[in-house]
Amino acid sequence: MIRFDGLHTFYGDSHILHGVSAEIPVATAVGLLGRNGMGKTTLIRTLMGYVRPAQGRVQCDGREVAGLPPEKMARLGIGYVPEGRGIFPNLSVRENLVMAARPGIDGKKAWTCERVLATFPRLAERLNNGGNQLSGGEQQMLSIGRALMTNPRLLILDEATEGLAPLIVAEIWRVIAGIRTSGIATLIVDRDWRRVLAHTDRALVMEKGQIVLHGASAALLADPQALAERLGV
Ligand SMILES: Nc1ncnc2c1ncn2[C@@H]1O[C@H](COP(=O)(O)OP(=O)(O)OP(=O)(O)O)[C@@H](O)[C@H]1O
Repeated sequence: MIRFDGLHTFYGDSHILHGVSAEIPVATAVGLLGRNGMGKTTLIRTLMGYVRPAQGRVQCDGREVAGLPPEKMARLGIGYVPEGRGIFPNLSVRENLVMAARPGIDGKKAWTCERVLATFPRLAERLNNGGNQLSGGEQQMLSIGRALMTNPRLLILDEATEGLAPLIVAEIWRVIAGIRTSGIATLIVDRDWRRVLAHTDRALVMEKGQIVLHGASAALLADPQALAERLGV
């Protein structure tokens, strides 16, 4: 569905991505692993059009999309849950969800407000609360809910469980598993590499702006030694 090839991205003079290539096939869950500062978020920001690559290609369904702005990428069916959440603090839970609503690229509205609330019962209890009145976990759920309301074909989750209590973390992984079985492709960044591998089909490991290891998640999980070296665990 999305393929990127030879991506080089800079922040000013800092060369961050050094020729990154990979693909996310339709309905496939892909994990993106790597220590802090290795370029995972920069890769996502490059794919989403927040940063323009200096070199390289991004293709969506075979069409060149590198450099398209984030709203155009969203229209192609890519939902993004950024690190740090990105909800509207002054709008209620309901307003946050309704504002994001959009049919999918196939014209269908598989994800509705009702379905998001059934998925996250905690949000149903907070429907009229402002975004700024939610706990960190609820804000994260709302952020995922907003992305689902766009009926994406690919959902990108960057550190969706960071800083949350274990019970909430477990709840979010349960939802991620449900999203996977519903046929939405995912690109998942999370510090918990075991859970990332357990919830994905394939995984990419980044080091210093390059993909240094990739393979089937089950195979990486079965032989964690190579991974441990790359991740420093
Ligand atoms: N806006 C920016 N301007 C300049 N340098 C940046 C900017 N954002 C990130 N960097 C640098 O780019 C490198 C890659 O950062 P990035 O956030 O992509 O890494 P990451 O693998 O996602 O790590 P983390 O888990 O810490 O977010 C780091 O050295 C970081 O300091």
